[in-house]
Amino acid sequence: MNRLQINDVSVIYPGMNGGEPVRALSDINFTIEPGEFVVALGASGCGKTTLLSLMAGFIQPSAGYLTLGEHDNVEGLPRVACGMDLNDQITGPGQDRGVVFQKHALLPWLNVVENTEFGLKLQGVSKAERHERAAHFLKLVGLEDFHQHPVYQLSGGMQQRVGIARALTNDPKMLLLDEPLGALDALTREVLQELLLDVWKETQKMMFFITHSVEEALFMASRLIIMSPRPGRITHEFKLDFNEKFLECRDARKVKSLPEFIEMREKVLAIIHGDEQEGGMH
Ligand SMILES: Nc1ncnc2c1ncn2[C@@H]1O[C@H](COP(=O)(O)OP(=O)(O)OP(=O)(O)O)[C@@H](O)[C@H]1O
Repeated sequence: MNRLQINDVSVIYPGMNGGEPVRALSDINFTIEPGEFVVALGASGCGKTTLLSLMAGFIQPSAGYLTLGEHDNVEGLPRVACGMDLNDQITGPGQDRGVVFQKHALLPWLNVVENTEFGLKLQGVSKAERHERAAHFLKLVGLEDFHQHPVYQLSGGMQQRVGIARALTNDPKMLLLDEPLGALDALTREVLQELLLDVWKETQKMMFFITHSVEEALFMASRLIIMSPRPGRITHEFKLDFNEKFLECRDARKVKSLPEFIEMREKVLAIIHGDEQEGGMH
């Protein structure tokens, strides 16, 4: 089973306009286990997007390294001794990681199915296979009746469903989601939270999901990490099962009003507000 491992990773951005360099992440050690839904929460500027960009391979760490593969990185042993292939190391973007952003970046002149299969077309996948894979994932996100719709005619929530289907068509090992629901109205956001949990359950993908909403984080996560700024680091981790509770009872309001949910929400809010008062907010 695949896992993502982050080993002693730091990121320092060069200072802008002659300013001081920014230590965006400091000494991060972290593993995403097979099938985990990890949610990152934290004050603005604590390095959430930087962490996601490393996993996506959009940027490279200033120190340390990341791997995505089937073997454990045993501390102190060279990677080959752990059975790791050099190919396990993340050195750039790859088809084994699907990314979904807040802004869906769909191509407005293409319809739903063309957008969904666009990446496969670039890879030279045959038309029949492209259609089959796109149709499978469009059904999974509830868009089976919208294949031929121009994407610019769709609501924000439906466009984001296309973005999720598109990210899944390569059958990636993991999905990286940077505030994917942040621009949606409250009702649509709740519908898509449930949809994403269904996609997770159905596909068993590893998920890394960034949000600013404490309630969303608690509802979605099987593991919640809370990050603090200056320098960006992981300060708290919680194993949660509210997502499993929802998948059992299908009643999100019930889960979100459980006493243990409310208690956890207050605890997490206190941690984050503590960071903000220390000057973590930008
Ligand atoms: N390309 C860059 N060049 C210089 N500094 C950067 C760059 N990208 C991010 N930073 C800085 O690195 C720190 C971490 O930024 P990052 O965007 O990862 O945080 P974040 O937690 O995702 O923030 P937000 O919640 O506001 O999106 C911030 O201080 C930010 O200003």
